[in-house]
Parts: sequence; C-alpha cells; structure tokens
Amino acid sequence: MSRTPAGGAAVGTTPAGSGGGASPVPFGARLAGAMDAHGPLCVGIDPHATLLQAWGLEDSAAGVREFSLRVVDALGGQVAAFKPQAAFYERHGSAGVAALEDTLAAARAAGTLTIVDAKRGDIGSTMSAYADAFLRDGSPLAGDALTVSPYLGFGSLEPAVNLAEATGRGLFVLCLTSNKEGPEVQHARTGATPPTMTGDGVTPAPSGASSDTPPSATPPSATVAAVVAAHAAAVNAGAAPMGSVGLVVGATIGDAVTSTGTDLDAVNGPLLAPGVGAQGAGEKELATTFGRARGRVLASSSRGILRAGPAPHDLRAAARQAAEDATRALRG
Ligand SMILES: O=c1ccn([C@@H]2O[C@H](COP(=O)(O)O)[C@@H](O)[C@H]2O)c(=O)[nH]1
Repeated sequence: MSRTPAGGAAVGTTPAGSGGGASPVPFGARLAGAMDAHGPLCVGIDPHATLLQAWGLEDSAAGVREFSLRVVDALGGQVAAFKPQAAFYERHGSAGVAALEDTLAAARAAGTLTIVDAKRGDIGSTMSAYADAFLRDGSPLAGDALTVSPYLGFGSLEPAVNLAEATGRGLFVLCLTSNKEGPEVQHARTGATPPTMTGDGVTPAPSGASSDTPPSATPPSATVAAVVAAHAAAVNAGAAPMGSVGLVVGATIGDAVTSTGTDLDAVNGPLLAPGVGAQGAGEKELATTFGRARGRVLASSSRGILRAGPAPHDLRAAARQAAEDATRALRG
C-alpha cells in the first residue's frame, strides 16, 4: 500500500525537530495555523480491538500499525492534528510501541501535527525522563505535543514545560476531563491559591494569608480545575497567537467550566476537547461548553471517525463532516 499523504497542504505546521537550527516555531502558533487551515478537528487514532476486527485486521502490533498508517494515509495533510492513544499501542508491548513510533513518523511526513495521548505525570526527576521520551528532538516517541497529568502538582510538570518550550512542542494538561468520574477530583476545592497575573507577568500565589488578611480568615478556596487552569494561564501569559501549554477540557462536561470557576479565557492556550462523537458530544455541546474561549478549542473525535473506515473515502467524509460541525460550533 502506498504511504503517500492524501494531499492538502498544512499551513504553519512545520514539525518540531525538523532541523534548521533556528529557534523552533512554538506549538501554539503551529496549531493555530493548522486549525485555521483545516478546521478545529483532531482525529484520535485509537486502534481498539473491535475496530481492528471491523477493518479486517488482526489484534496484534502489526494490525495496530497497519490500522494507524491507513488512518494517516487517508487523513494526513487534511486535518489539524492526530492524537494517537498510547494505551492501544502499549498493550502490544515493544512491537506496539514501535508501531506508535512509525505512526508518529508517518504523520510527520504527511505534515500533520501529532498529540501523543499518554497522560504522563510523576515527580519532577521522573518527569524529566518522560519529557526526554516524548518531547526531545530526535526521540522516536516525540510528537508535537503530549497529554500530561497535573495531579502530582502542576510544578512537577516543570521539566516537560521547559523542554516543550525549548523544542517548539506543546502540552495538554488534564483539567476537566470528559469522563463522569473526573468531577470527584477536578471539582474538589483546595486550599491552594491559584497563581495570579499582574500587568508585568506572573506572581506566584502566597502560601499563607497576606498581611492585610485577618489571621482567622479562611484561605480562598478554588477548585482543582481552576488552579490547574490558572497555572497554564501563567505559563502562556503574553504568547501570541496563543501559548503552547493547553488544557484537556472534555466536550461532555456541561456547565462545569462555570460551576468550577475555571477561567478558560485567561488560559491563552489551546483547549483539547475529547468526547465528540462516541461519547455523545456534538455541535451543540461544542458551541455551549467553552464560552468565549471556544475559538481556541480543538475538538477531538476517535471512534466517531474511525468507525467510518476502513475505506479512505469514507474516513475522509467522516472527518470532513466532523470538521465542518466543529467549525460551525466553535468559529461560527
Ligand atoms: O478527558 C479525556 C481525555 C482523553 N480522552 C481520550 O480521548 C479519546 C476519546 O476517544 P473516543 O473514541 O472519541 O471516545 C480516547 O483516547 C481517550 O482516552 C478522553 O476521552 N477524555
């Protein structure tokens, strides 16, 4: 089978680590260009066993590789981004991880941005190793961005934030996830005070009461999601057209942005919105969930598009429809 991209020029998406020596174009700028060129849609590559079977492929590393390369062949150069889900590759061991590497290389060759959905997070010293694996130029597992978990504290992500900035890559930090179990953690209130912005930049949050606060006053209480968003806002301050540290905010979360007091307007970074398609969110949810931040939303659908395969023209039709729906909802 030919592995030539199906066509369509990607604007402003020069992959990170593509050489040249000059400072890399930041991920936020590259993603903004790709969304303008192709619409605000990310196609998830999730080679579920059931999908492999439906496509006539075996549930093996070879099947996962073939599935993924067919998706890239059909849609490369035509959508803003691909989001391969690492779990579906890792379940096949080292050969599966090699299939993920091949998928990332094929997407890079097709000129389409990749978000590796691996949701990594650990203490800072270990986070450095994850950053090295997924964000370093020349690493076979490096895409253009990585999903990360802030639940060891946002500061533990610093090695990833720093390496992403140095290499023109991006992060998507879990904030308000699309699953129904997320609120028990993400809506919880915390004694931590979010970092606050000043005209000159970022001021770290005070650790205790300020001198004009009565000692008995209860410290301000923000939700976990609001604190995570405020940290991202602090990192992205001043970036144009937007910063490179985005958030994961599911399209299925209803009014949780408002009810948790999460200030998405201030984030100034991309918002990856899974939950479109198979999890039930559509045009209406995309239009109503993100408020004034909707222009920075990248809608993400995996099974909703992949189920249309394996014929390339059917995949393309499903992706085109999803991109049109997302464009109407988010940019109309
Ligand atoms: O909050 C989140 C974060 C990540 N995901 C991932 O996105 C895809 C969704 O797949 P669909 O087939 O479109 O439901 C999957 O890889 C999840 O792990 C999410 O759904 N929600």
